[in-house]
Amino acid sequence: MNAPLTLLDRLWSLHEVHQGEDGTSLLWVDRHLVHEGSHHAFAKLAERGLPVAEPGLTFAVVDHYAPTRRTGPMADPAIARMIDTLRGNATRHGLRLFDLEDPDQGIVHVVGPEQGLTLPGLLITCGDSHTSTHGAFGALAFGIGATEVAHVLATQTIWQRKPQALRITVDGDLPPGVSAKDIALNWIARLGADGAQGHAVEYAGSAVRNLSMEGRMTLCNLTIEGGGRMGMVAPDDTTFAYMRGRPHAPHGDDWQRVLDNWRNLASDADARFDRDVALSAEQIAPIVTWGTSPEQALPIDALVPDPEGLPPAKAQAARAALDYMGLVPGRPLAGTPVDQIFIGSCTNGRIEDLRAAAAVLAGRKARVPGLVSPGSARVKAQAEQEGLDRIFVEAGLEWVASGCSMCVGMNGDLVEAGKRCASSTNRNFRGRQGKGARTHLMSPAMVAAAAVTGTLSDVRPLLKGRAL
Ligand SMILES: CC(C)[C@H](C(=O)O)[C@@H](O)C(=O)O
Ligand code: SF4
Repeated sequence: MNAPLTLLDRLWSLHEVHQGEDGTSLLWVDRHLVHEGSHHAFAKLAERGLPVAEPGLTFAVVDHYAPTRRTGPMADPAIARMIDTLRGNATRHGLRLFDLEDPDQGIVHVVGPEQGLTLPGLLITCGDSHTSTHGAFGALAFGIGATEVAHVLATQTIWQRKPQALRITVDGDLPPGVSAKDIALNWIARLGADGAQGHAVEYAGSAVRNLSMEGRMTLCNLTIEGGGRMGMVAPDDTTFAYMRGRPHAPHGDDWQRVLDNWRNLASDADARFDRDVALSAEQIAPIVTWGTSPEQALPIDALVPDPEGLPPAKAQAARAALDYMGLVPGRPLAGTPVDQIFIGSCTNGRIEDLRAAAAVLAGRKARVPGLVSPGSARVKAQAEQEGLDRIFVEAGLEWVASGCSMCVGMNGDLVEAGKRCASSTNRNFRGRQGKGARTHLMSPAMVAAAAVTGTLSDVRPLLKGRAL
């Protein structure tokens, strides 16, 4: 009898080319995604006169610096230069580039799955921490640093130490108004921002099986914010239905053949995980962050925490975070006025996220300004076909082109110092959305609720009587 295997074991052995004496593995990379930030790696390659080993497996995307207003010349020459550098490198090495005006452009972690570049069983790397997103398809996907990007470009392989396996099982039915974002922030709040350090997280349980691919991507995306190296969900019929017919997905006879292989990509029932965590979906409430780390999150009906009541190790960080965020301990989180909102990013900028926000905003006005940036040009087109753009615009929000935008502000979409932003993104670090900016992370529906009320608010009462 063979020892039972986890999904991680299976994916790892499918890609292991060689094992080093120190226990690290040399892994074959099936897809390598690059964005503007990969310029250091291309420069290293140029220094040594090396070609890209597998240009057909390397895909370049303009996202971090993509202006969200695409008309007229680019205002900032530094931004234009970053994009031009990527263009130059893509042309030099013969890479497929998803450029600004490409109908398939978007955030790298939205484009990969959408194009069928991300497939079950593949190993995917990108010089970007949220590469964990692609694990939602049962792929082995993780972010790598600049030196490693150069290594992958030159060899199409990567040295990695196999992580431990952590299974997070979420059983039960998610209540209305509660989404994958709430599951993720819930476990991160419980285990901590380094809670899953050194681990690959496999998400399991009925609540995960019932999530759409968009929801699973949100979960895997946020894995990194809980310290995990990668996130994954075993592929199933939901995965296959999403994948079918995508431009780079297998077609015809090939499709049938891969399906049989993909169905084996799961953990054995008796597989041993290094750690196991269980959550009950019914007990998860809409959650918002109050601090400057994703672990500093609480249900919307909670009070701003009092650092005095926290364990000493957390109290100091909480005090500093509350000071930065301008929040008073003991006051209700709900009702805190916000200055603006942002809906978008690789965490929650997909069609389903826009639908969830639009369901709250339809026929209502936003009390604060805000930006809605779809995760890709395809998501934008789909949303416009469904009339979601009109709902956002009629509410008073700005509907702009796709890119990382206000998630990180590299393209110039910034939150001003001292301003409070309700955001569907994944990082609330100091200055993340701009120097001195105050970020509250939450689901797209909760961001919409903040827009409608002008404060941090529970979305659930706003959903009463609405078709979801
Ligand atoms: C700029 C980029 C390398 C970075 C990342 O690695 O994640 C960014 O995408 C982020 O979300 O902070
Ligand atoms: S949308 Fe935000 S989190 Fe995602 S890749 Fe861009 S900057 Fe990083």
